[in-house]
Amino acid sequence: MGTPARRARPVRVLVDMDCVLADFEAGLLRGFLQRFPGEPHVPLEERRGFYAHEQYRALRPDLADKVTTVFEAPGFFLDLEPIPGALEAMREMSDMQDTQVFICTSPLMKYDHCVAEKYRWVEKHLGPQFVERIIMTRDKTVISGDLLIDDKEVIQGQEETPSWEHILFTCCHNQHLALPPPRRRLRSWSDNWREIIDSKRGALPLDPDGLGLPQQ
Ligand SMILES: O=c1ccn([C@@H]2O[C@H](COP(=O)(O)O)[C@@H](O)[C@H]2O)c(=O)[nH]1
Ligand SMILES: [Mg+2]
Repeated sequence: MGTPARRARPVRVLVDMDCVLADFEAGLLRGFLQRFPGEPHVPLEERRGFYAHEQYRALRPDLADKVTTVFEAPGFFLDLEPIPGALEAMREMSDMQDTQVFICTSPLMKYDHCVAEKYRWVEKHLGPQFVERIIMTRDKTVISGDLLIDDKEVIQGQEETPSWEHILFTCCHNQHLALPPPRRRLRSWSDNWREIIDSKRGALPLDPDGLGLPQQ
């Protein structure tokens, strides 16, 4: 009898919500134009930098508070449109063998509406099985995973060496950035997310309690 074959542990993928699953930027601009018609705004193709309110502040100082009232308002997070292809990708990913999918999202500090609405958004668009997969944290570095798909260009926190590789999801505010190698991008949900997940399979240590694959 030979040594029993061992199975590698699943790849764990953490998927951000705002600008990756839910179209925060389009919702913010739509809400701003509705609420403050006639005020100057930042078209999506001119967005630069993660925090929209900082760019609005640079446009005119009082606009920072105005744009903030838009994403703090009730209904803002619940009414966001899904990013094209995101829901289909999440369903396919969670059905993939040896793959664990979690939604990893940061709540606003003013969390009154945001937290419950993020849960409701996931239930509405992805169903209750994905609600079980929500991780809400202000510090993603302490969450363990192999991949974090996220539109924020720099993700920092208490853990200096997070376990995941950050895949930058392209969004209007980060599309102009040149990533230093070996950093990787996912340009949209039509891009090669399956290959990125597969690239992590060979690199995984074997599960120490791995079940022997059935002997031939
Ligand atoms: O201008 C902005 C844009 C976004 N936010 C908030 O930041 C987090 C982003 O969450 P991720 O999980 O990193 O996508 C979210 O709470 C946004 O509402 C902001 O405060 N200002
Ligand atoms: Mg995001």
